[in-house]
Amino acid sequence: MALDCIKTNLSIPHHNPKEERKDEQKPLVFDARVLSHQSSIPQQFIWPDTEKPKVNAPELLVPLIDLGGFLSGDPVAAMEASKLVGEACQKHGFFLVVNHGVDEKLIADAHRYMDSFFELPLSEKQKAQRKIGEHWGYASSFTGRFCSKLPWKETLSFRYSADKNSVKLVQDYFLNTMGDNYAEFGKLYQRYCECMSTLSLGIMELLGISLGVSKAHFREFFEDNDSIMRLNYYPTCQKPDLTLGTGPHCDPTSLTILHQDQVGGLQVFVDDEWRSINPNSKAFVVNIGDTFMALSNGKYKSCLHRAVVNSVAQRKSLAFFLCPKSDKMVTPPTELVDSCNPRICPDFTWAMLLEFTQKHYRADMKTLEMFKKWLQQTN
Ligand SMILES: C=C1C[C@]23C[C@H]1CC[C@H]2[C@]1(C)CCC[C@@](C)(C(=O)O)[C@H]1[C@@H]3C(=O)O
Ligand SMILES: O=C(O)CCC(=O)C(=O)O
Ligand SMILES: [Fe+2]
Repeated sequence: MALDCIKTNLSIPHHNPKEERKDEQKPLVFDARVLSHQSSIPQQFIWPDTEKPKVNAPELLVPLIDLGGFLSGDPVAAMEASKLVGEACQKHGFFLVVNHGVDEKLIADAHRYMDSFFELPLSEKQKAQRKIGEHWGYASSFTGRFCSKLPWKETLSFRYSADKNSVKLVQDYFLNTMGDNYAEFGKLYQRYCECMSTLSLGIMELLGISLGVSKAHFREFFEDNDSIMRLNYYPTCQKPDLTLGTGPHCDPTSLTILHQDQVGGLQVFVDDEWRSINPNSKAFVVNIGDTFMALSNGKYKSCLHRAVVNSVAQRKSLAFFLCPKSDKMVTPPTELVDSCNPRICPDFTWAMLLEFTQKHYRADMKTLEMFKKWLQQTN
């Protein structure tokens, strides 16, 4: 299986059977302060030739979808925005939104707090250390989780729930893992996640309209979302053409709302080519993930993307991964299924797909395909 090195009892073939197993290797520590300056990098970070990045991919110019009119209730603006969203999602599964209603200062603060988190000494960040088998926490690369094709990044991930019984989940996470000094961090990211959840529900309305399903259908489905927020830090690397910050993948989640800093490094695969999405502080990059691809019965594409690193400037991004409440059945609306459009995927729950990506398969560009095989084998 593609969860490089993690033992599994599945009989789906491993992507690269020659990869060494974790227990046959020396433990590796990803210490950005040291590794950033080294002219040679440990082999675990060197990606195979077929996946090595082109650091300066040509820029892809994408139209900015203006949400201003739609968010203020203008039905004509809603139709226009939904048409653009639909076209982008049929073609490659991603688009940029501006006038999204999220306060600029909140976004700037979310970046500032992220900067100060990753600047903390390792021992402080490790208060939130992600434990094996857990989905949340601080991870310094994924040295304990995978043993090859390691990503050149540190991440802090935490859970957000829109359920009315979990109104302070993010706030409590920071207090409980990092301590009282981080109360402001918790409050800030609680607010940021709430805004991301609200924006996602608006985009779900546009997706519903564009798919010819009611405007309320997907909004209601995600109203009690149980999502993931992730802060990504990509240190500089002296060999940026050998490694990747995040390898080529489709997000297994439903919809991703990303805000990148001014450095650049996000690339999407469009028309058989990797293209750069240049930073725009006023825009969020939105992409469809595998779960929404299944919900749209394949009408909308899960977007293939990756993040490259560079030798000059460290980079950071904020990613909100919208996910359904974990036990909700992921099934497309009846309008999207008929004899010409048979089901692309059997019913599943987000809990099942999350388990698959955390325990059995390292998410990549084939996650949905491999998950379907796994579902068939386990049922
Ligand atoms: C459910 C998730 C798994 C990952 C984080 C979220 C959504 C995207 C996934 C990921 C980023 C896809 C690329 C590989 C991965 C291992 C990573 O590089 O971080 C994935 C995340 C993960 O499994 O932690
Ligand atoms: O940092 C980026 O630009 C992309 C990150 C990403 O794709 C992810 O975390 O899933
Ligand atoms: Fe992603």
